[in-house]
Amino acid sequence: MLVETHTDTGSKDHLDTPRQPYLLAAEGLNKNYGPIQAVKGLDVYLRAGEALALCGENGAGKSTIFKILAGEVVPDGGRITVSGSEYKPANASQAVTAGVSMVHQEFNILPHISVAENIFIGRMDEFSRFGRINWKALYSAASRLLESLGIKCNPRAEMRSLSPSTQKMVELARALSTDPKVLLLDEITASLDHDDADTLHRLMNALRAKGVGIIYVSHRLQEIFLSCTSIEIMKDGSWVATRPASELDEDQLSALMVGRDLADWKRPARPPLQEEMLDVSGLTASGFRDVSLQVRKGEIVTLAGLAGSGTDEILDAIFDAGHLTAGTIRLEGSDYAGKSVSDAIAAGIAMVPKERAVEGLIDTQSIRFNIGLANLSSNTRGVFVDGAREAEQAEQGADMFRIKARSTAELVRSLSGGNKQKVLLAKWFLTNPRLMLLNNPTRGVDIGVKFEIYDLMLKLSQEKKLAILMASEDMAEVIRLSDRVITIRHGEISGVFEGPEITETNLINAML
Ligand SMILES: Nc1ncnc2c1ncn2[C@@H]1O[C@H](COP(=O)(O)OP(=O)(O)OP(=O)(O)O)[C@@H](O)[C@H]1O
Repeated sequence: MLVETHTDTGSKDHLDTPRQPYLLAAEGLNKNYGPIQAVKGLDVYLRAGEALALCGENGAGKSTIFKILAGEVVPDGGRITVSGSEYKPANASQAVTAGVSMVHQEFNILPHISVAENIFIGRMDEFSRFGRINWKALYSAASRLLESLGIKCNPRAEMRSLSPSTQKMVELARALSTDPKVLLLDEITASLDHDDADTLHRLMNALRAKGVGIIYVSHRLQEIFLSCTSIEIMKDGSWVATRPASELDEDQLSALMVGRDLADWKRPARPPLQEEMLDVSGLTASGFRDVSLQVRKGEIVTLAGLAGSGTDEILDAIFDAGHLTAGTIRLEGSDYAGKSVSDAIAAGIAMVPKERAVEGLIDTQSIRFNIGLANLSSNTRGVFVDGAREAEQAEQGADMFRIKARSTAELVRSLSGGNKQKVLLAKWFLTNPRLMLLNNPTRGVDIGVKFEIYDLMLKLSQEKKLAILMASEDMAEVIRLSDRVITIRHGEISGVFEGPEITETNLINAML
C-alpha cells in the first residue's frame, strides 16, 4: 500500500484528509539541551500502514524526536496526537499503553536474565499468581511470539549468550509484544546480520499491511528505499523536505541530507605499493584458522565475510595477540611478540572496535578525556597529564571529524550516536599508528561524514603510509575503498581479490 504523504512542493501545510486521518501527528516540536536546540519546530505526520524514514546527518535530532515520541524526553514545545487523541506521555510505559513502542539505537537489555524475561520485562505480573511467577507460561508466551516473528532463539537462554544481532531482534520482539500502533526503529540494522536484517524487512512489510505505522532511522540509504514508503529529511533540528520514497533516489536523498552532491565521489588512482607492514602467517584462534595475509605500507586491505565468518575475531586476535593458539605476526619484517592490547599500542597498532558502546568509549567522561586515553603517552609530562596538550589534540580530532558538540569538555553520553563513533575514530587516528585495524569504521555515521572518513583513510594511507586492515559489512564501502579484499568463510580465507576483480558478484560468491 503506497501511502499518500505531504510534500515540500508548494506550501508546507499537511492536510488531514477525512479518508485517512493521521495515525500520529506531531506539530511544532521543540527540544533544547541547555544552549543546544536539538529540535526546532519540527512536524512529523504518519499514517497507518506507512513506513516513514527520518533522515539527517549525525546530530540532526532524529533520536531526540524518537525519545519525545516514546515518552522518554519531554519536549519544550509542540503538540502530538495519536489516532486523533492528545498524546502527552510522561514516561515510556505511558507511551507503550498509548500504542507507541521503540527499539533504541544503543543496546537496551539485561544481560544476566533470560530472553523471555527481557521480552516481558515490566509486565511480569501478567505471568504471576499470588506472587509466584508461572515460568512455563512465560517461556511458552515468549516462544510463541518469537516463532510468529521468525526470530530463532531459545526463550530460556541467558540474554548475554546471544549474538548482538539476536539480542537486537529480542528487543524488536519486546517492542512488538505490546502490539504497537506506531513502531519507532532507531538504527536497528546497524546491529543486525544479513539474515536478521532480511527478517526485519519482511516483518516491516507485514506490520504495514496490518496498519501499523513505522518511523525508521538508518544511515544505510539502500535500506530506506527497500522498506520505506516516504522520507522526511531534517537538518540541525529543522525540517528540510518530505517526499514519497518513489520520488527520490539515493543520490538525491544524500544531497538533500548533506547539502552537497556526493554521487561523483571516486577513489583516486594509487601508485603500486611495495614495503610490507604486516605479515601474518598461519594465524589460528577461536573462530578462525590458518589465516595468512599481508598488508603493505599505504595499503587498505579489507576482510569481507558474513556475520559470524571470523572477520571480527581475526582483527581482535591481531590487536590482542595473547589469545592466539598458532601462527606468527611480523611488523615491518620483524617478529612481533606482543601479547596484549598495550603491547599492540606500543608497537604502533590502533584498533577501532565494532561495539563502541561496550569496547570503545567511556560514556561518562568528556570527548577530551576519551580522545586523550589512547594518546596518554604523548600527553604526559612525568606522571602528570599535560592538560593543554590533551585539549589541543582533542580540538584537532573534533575538527578533523566534524564532531558536533558545544566543546570537547562535553560528556560523550550527551552526543548523538554518529558523533560517538567519530570520537572513537578521532581517538585512534590521533595516535599516529603504523597499522590501523578498523572494524566497520563508518557504522552509524552519516553519509557526508562517511565520505570524509574515506578521504581521510586514503589521505593517511597515501601520505603517512598508514597500513589499514579493515572489516566491513557494507559492500559498497568494501568496493569503494579496498586495494585488496580477502574473503573469509567459516573462519578460513576463501578468496583474495585485487583491482578489477573486486566486484560484488565475486565477493558474495566467495563469502557464501
Ligand atoms: N542528553 C543530551 N544532553 C545534551 N545534548 C544532547 C543530549 N542528547 C542529544 N543531545 C544533542 O542534541 C543534538 C541532536 O542529537 P540526536 O541524538 O537527536 O541526533 P541524531 O540525529 O539522532 O544523530 P545520529 O545520527 O548521530 O544518531 C546533538 O547535538 C546532541 O549532541
